[in-house]
Amino acid sequence: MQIPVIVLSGFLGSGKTTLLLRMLEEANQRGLQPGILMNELGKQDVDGMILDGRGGAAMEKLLDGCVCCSKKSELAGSLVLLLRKKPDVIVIELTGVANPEEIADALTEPELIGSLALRQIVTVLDAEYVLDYNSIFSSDRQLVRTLRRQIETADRLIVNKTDLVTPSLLQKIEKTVRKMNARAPIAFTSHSRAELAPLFAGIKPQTPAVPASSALRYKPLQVVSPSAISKASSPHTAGTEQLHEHNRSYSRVRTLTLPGRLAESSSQASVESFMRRWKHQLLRAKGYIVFPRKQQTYLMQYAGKRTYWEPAAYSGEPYVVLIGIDLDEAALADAWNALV
Ligand SMILES: Nc1nc2c(ncn2[C@@H]2O[C@H](COP(=O)(O)OP(=O)(O)OP(=O)(O)O)[C@@H](O)[C@H]2O)c(=O)[nH]1
Repeated sequence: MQIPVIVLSGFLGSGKTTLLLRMLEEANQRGLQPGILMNELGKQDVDGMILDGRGGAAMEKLLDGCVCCSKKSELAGSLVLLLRKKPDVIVIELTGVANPEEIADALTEPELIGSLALRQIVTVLDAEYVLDYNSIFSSDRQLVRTLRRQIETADRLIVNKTDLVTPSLLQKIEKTVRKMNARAPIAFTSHSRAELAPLFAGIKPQTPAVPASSALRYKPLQVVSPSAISKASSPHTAGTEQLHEHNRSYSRVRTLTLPGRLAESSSQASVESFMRRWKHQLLRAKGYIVFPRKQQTYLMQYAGKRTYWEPAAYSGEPYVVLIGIDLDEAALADAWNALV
């Protein structure tokens, strides 16, 4: 029996976790028991906490690295653990800098190939920034290439955050994305409100999942067969050279974890001003922040140069994870310490 796997890819902050939450609701309505594999670049697991608070899905977490590179060897083990929990479908949420084709490759490892069938790679795009990636990251060719591969290898594309852009920009995005991927259906969404039925169609509770051969009907890009693994030219296979290049690109993406309990004098405005000040280095920031005067913990998310706040029930030690390319960690920590 092969369990279908849905891979969620997309740049940092594009709306993957928001989509995952919707997928959990959909799975719940269909009586399906989902298994989630979360991969986060930071040591702290903000997305996992958000999910923990919203549903009882079986979950495995791979923190502090990307399953494409430093955590690749742990991916199979985590999936095996997840399989023991007998999910009807597995959703893997990748880090924003992961190349999904590497996951397709990893699913073909001997301990997994008979148990899992790649069903779809879904890539979520941030409508506000997707056309700017080439210029924003011009100094990091490998990151630009990874972001391009996220689009090219997707079976389904979701252009999210449409509420933040004009209809004419959406047309431009569609034209550009179509040149990179002519096959995947494109959905335009706000807050990842996508039609999810096609993702779950045919998946039944406790019944044999779609075998690899018919899964191909859903996904134009195929699970790599063992014989294809050796062919570096396969679209889903990363040859040693490609992997090496990706590793180099990943190594420039850094995370920094800082305390989230702020000083009396600090406010949401001071945090937002910190984010503005460091916007050229920061790709993303998230974490739990406590303002002593408010006696309330907030989930803070900085994505696409915007800062979002919402009250949170988190009761652990507050912290913030900063993610960026070539972070000046000492300078950032110093500046943050002024708020703590
Ligand atoms: N305005 C707006 N905000 C959105 C939309 N979708 C998601 N967000 C917000 O954007 C932030 C990032 O969304 P996530 O779903 O966490 O993004 P992600 O891709 O999982 O982020 P990473 O885990 O860092 O890769 C959150 O604060 C969301 O509430 C949208 O369509 N419009």
